[in-house]
Amino acid sequence: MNRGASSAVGADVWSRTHTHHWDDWTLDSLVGAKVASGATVSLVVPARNEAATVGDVVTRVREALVETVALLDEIVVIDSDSTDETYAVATDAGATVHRSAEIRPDLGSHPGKGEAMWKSLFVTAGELVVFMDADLLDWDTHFVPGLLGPLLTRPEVALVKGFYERPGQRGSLDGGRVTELVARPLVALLHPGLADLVQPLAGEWAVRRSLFASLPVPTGYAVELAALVDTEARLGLQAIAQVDLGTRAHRHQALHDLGGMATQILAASLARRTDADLPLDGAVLRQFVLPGLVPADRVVPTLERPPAERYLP
Ligand SMILES: O=c1ccn([C@@H]2O[C@H](COP(=O)(O)OP(=O)(O)O)[C@@H](O)[C@H]2O)c(=O)[nH]1
Ligand SMILES: O=C(O)[C@@H](COP(=O)(O)O)O[C@H]1O[C@H](CO)[C@@H](O)[C@H](O)[C@H]1O
Repeated sequence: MNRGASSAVGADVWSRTHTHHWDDWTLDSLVGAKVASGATVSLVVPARNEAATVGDVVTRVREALVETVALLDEIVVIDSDSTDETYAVATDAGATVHRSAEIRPDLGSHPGKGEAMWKSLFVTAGELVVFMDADLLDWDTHFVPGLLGPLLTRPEVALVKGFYERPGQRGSLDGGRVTELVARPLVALLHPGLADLVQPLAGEWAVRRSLFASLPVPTGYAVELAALVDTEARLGLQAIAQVDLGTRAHRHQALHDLGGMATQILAASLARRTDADLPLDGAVLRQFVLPGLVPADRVVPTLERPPAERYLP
């Protein structure tokens, strides 16, 4: 097990001192650390049209980490404007399910993954919050204790990213198109301290509630990169760790849809590092579709929610 320095850590040593493997801890030792610390833990699954997979995710985690051992105190699915049976499937699997738009309606409602995760803070209670995507195909329940390991054993760590091999059509790192073509270049140019994060966009991550509630949150797909950038700026690299979770496969979006994701990630990154005059609410992304390479404008929300703590008791 790595034992990182508690003082500020430079990017040159960060990977060596802040990279773990999920089996660095036994499940029993983590349950013991949780009990000793008195910490409570929420698993949040943002889900939009994931009826095909959300039931498997919830059922397996519930059986392993709520019923067999008490590592999790709650499993909450945030139904993010689904038009399929996500709500019913997640409920039948044993999750507490909330529709994003119905959480704190006084604060309005916006589309997006980050919006769902921001809203989750109003309907969860855990001091530690674990996020997992709902579209997982190749994964296992050890993802959750793996992500909690650094938070339960290293007081200086406040945000933990999972990483994994991402089997795709052409080999183990053939996943993560936006990671390889957008996030890593942005890190190289604007956020070099984060260069040793293997999966900066991973949807499997964990965070201390107090930190996440203090951060502005992009309502779309930039939520993951923004949290890393803001945490490094606020607390330094010593507050960030990463855990090798093995292998993860998920449902892949169409390339044009990832164009919207990339736009959101670029907007959030540039807003944090440049004085570029960026659109606050949304950008118009012009793509060209077949047949005929006809222009098709996609309105990409770039709105950010202010820190949730402003609205929490
Ligand atoms: O508006 C949205 C878009 C996505 N998601 C969820 O966020 C996770 C990651 O989204 P997606 O699978 O679309 O991204 P990818 O994994 O393809 O990068 C999944 O559980 C989605 O159901 C969501 O809750 N609201
Ligand atoms: O890594 C990526 O480039 C994107 C898209 O992955 P694929 O190219 O469809 O394997 O997926 C990541 O970004 C999403 C938004 O932050 C996260 O929700 C995913 O978990 C993450 O894998």
